Amino acid sequence: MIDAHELSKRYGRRPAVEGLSFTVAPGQICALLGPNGAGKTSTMRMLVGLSAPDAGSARILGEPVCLGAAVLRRVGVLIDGPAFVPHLTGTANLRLLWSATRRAWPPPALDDALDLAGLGAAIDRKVKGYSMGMRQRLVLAQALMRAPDVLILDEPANGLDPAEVRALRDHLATAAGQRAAVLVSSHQLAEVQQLATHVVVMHHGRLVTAGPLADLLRDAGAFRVEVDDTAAALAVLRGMPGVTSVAAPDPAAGGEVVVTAPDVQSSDLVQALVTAGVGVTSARRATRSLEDAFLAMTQATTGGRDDRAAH
Ligand SMILES: Nc1ncnc2c1ncn2[C@@H]1O[C@H](COP(=O)(O)OP(=O)(O)OP(=O)(O)O)[C@@H](O)[C@H]1O
Repeated sequence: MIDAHELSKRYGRRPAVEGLSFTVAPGQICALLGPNGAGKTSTMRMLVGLSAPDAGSARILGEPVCLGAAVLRRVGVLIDGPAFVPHLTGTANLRLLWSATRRAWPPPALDDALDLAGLGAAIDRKVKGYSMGMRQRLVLAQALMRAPDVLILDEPANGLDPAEVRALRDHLATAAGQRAAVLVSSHQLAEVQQLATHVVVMHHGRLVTAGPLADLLRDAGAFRVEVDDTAAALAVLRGMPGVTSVAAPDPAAGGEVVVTAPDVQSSDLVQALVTAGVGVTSARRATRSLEDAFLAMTQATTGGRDDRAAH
């Protein structure tokens, strides 16, 4: 379990995080989202004891977090990337980082982590010759090799190619399947939509929303209904109490109407249509993309692109 409670952080007079609370339970993959400068990295740094909150508290697996806290041995962390020693090999760097845990080499999930890193023979070459993507994969290997109960990863897909992104997604899903609590920040919303079970959206350091991804994607009160006669369906639904709008997005393609009716059950819509002689193939809740949901939430509260300028 990851527990952020009323976390606040200022840099000078400027607040970076303000009263932020959320939890990530075992088995959840939670995406921490927000525009540039929203406070995601600052939040993650507080969650793993790399910086002390000005107010509020962070707990991991029920234990309070501070720099060097024993519970952090159970956390795989990717924030800013560790400083690799360039003239040492990939393996030697992993051993060096592992030695800080004072546990015997090899770490429990070394083979899986190396599989994901996919560095092959390059793992025994000096890190100074690694490409950016290779370094990122080594960073991931160090976070994952300890078979952590908690993963906190700041933009882990940076510098990875599509196959590597997919391998990372599979690996995180496996970790969550084994009851790890996973917190991942990202700007890749299409990727997040495939990966996350939950989302925390922040903006200007504050919480905008937190909850299951499916709830965020549900377009409140909207249904998509497939019918055999669009014109007749529009006429029936327009006359129905509780229906606030009806549209046929693409009449040429035929078949589908989008109905907004927050207080009406889909079964009532179907019954009204069928009673009027309109054939109904399916009726389902409308969803929107994570990108649409994210932009609607963050642009509604933004004062423009000041975050980017300030960053
Ligand atoms: N060490 C620091 N000193 C001063 N200001 C900082 C420091 N770290 C972050 N900030 C400021 O705090 C705010 C939040 O930054 P943070 O890096 O947490 O945001 P972020 O959401 O991770 O952004 P990005 O998506 O660009 O990585 C920004 O205004 C940033 O400029």
